[in-house]
Amino acid sequence: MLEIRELSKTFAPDKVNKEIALDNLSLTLEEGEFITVIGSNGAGKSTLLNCISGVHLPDAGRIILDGMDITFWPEYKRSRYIGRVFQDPLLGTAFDMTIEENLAMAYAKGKTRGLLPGVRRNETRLFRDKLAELGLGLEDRIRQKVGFLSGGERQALTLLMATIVRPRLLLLDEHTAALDPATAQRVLKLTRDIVLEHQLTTIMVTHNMREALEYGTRTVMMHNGRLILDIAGPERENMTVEKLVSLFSQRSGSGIENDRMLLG
Ligand SMILES: Nc1ncnc2c1ncn2[C@@H]1O[C@H](COP(=O)(O)OP(=O)(O)OP(=O)(O)O)[C@@H](O)[C@H]1O
Repeated sequence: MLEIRELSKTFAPDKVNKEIALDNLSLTLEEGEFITVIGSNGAGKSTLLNCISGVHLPDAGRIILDGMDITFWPEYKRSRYIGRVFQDPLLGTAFDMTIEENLAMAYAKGKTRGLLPGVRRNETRLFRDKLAELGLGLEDRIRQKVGFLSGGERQALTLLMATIVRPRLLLLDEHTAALDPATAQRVLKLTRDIVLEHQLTTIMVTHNMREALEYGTRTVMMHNGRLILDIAGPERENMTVEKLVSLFSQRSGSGIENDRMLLG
């Protein structure tokens, strides 16, 4: 359902400090696959998600979603099919609008209903039910401005907003990295529940090797803009963090400089 063919992206190509962020990277996702992506600092993980969502255009290669060549589509057009949650809880929601208004905006995605839709009465019930499923009590705070929510509450809300209209593809870019460990675990479990409930095809970038193996159905590892490991099935089930560290060193030809991959 998602096919990334020989994707390349270099930043500042004419400068001495040019950065090859993606180097001829190919990756295919089947419907319903939940991939976790791990890699060293600057490996190109965010650039990959940015090219898929349309924040950056690649220099070469193709991105095919559901048979549509979206490589050069503008970001707003892709957002009808792609939901995204960022690392920063301040992104993804409008802090000066209420929870309900934020959800109405997300729910209106892809529908022609004006820029700032009001909330319809039958939608309030739906939003309350959906919020109740998060188990954070947000259904009782539906008229409160999002700016008053904690980081974890905002990430849970952003996750709900990204999935309230079922996306064809869900992109999660270290969406729990800025949260305290207990809240991060809670949001990760919510993520798993939502992905399973809607059978969403998902790419989750994480800096944490244990999480990369614990969540999802397949794990890929990136280094210098390339994929250096791609595991699923029994190979992944039998994988440990220690083995993953050793495979990273073997395949990348370097040790792990990024402590976050081991800690966290
Ligand atoms: N907008 C940009 N302008 C210039 N260089 C960029 C830009 N975005 C990313 N890069 C560079 O491209 C390379 C890949 O960056 P990217 O953010 O994709 O890596 P990452 O794997 O997400 O890293 P991290 O885990 O450290 O966030 C890095 O060398 C980075 O400095």
